[in-house]
Amino acid sequence: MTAVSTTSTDALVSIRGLRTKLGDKVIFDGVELDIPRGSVTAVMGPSGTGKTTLLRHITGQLRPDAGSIVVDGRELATLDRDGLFDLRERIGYLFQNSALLTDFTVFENVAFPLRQHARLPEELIRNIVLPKLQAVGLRGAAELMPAELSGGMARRVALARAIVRDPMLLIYDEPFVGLDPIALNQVLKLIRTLNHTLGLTSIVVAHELAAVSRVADHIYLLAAGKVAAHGAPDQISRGETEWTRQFFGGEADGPVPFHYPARDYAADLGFTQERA
Ligand SMILES: Nc1ncnc2c1ncn2[C@@H]1O[C@H](COP(=O)(O)OP(=O)(O)OP(=O)(O)O)[C@@H](O)[C@H]1O
Repeated sequence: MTAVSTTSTDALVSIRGLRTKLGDKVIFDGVELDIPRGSVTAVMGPSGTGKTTLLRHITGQLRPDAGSIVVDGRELATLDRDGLFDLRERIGYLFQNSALLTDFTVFENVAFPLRQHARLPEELIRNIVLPKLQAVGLRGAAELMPAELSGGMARRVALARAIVRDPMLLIYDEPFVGLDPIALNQVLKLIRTLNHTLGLTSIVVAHELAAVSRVADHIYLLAAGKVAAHGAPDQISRGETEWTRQFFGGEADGPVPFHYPARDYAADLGFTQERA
């Protein structure tokens, strides 16, 4: 019997030696990261550290300068346009603004991705959409318009839409922003339940450690172009490095300086002659 490597099958996304420069700025300088299948993995980090850029790499929208990005066993650099299109079709997204179509009912918003790609019989669309609405607790709201929904309900409709085509990977970009505690609890519960019951793999980009700790199996903290820390929420929030202490302790100063780089203060105030 041939030995089978488990590395590629355990990780849905595997990133090695990722290097990316945007303009003059080095965003990634050797990032190594694995998103295990079936897990909820959170990506955190100071603003501007490259979380959105990382998502753009994983979805094949941005090619790195160096390094390897393997998604579901395929090296993205080897995929042509059709291959990348197929990959994106298997990824669901949930954005913080929910981005519902205001002139469509809840049902039609969730059905939208199905109608975009094929002419399916109405009965089939109903049989796909209603269970998704049921899963997020909003089957009874199918005929409401987005303007009639609370922020939390809108987020749940967006979630039903994100899973309507049974994605292999679900990406949540800032899913907790602007939710009241009840809606937040509902969304947190849903992320975990859906991940488990639908056999999904989820990536959550968020800043709220308390919320993230309740849904994530693992956290990656990105900082200064690298993975500054990685581990289970309780492990990482103990803050054993300078980065984790500043980020999770909410300290104003640390590796991320409070002051944006500036010229000499006294010179700026006109007290001294600035040296060339
Ligand atoms: N096309 C581009 N050209 C040059 N710099 C860019 C470009 N796109 C993004 N950047 C820079 O790359 C850095 C990373 O941006 P990114 O949006 O990935 O950060 P982020 O961690 O998602 O930030 P936030 O938490 O604020 O959303 C930022 O400093 C941004 O200004």
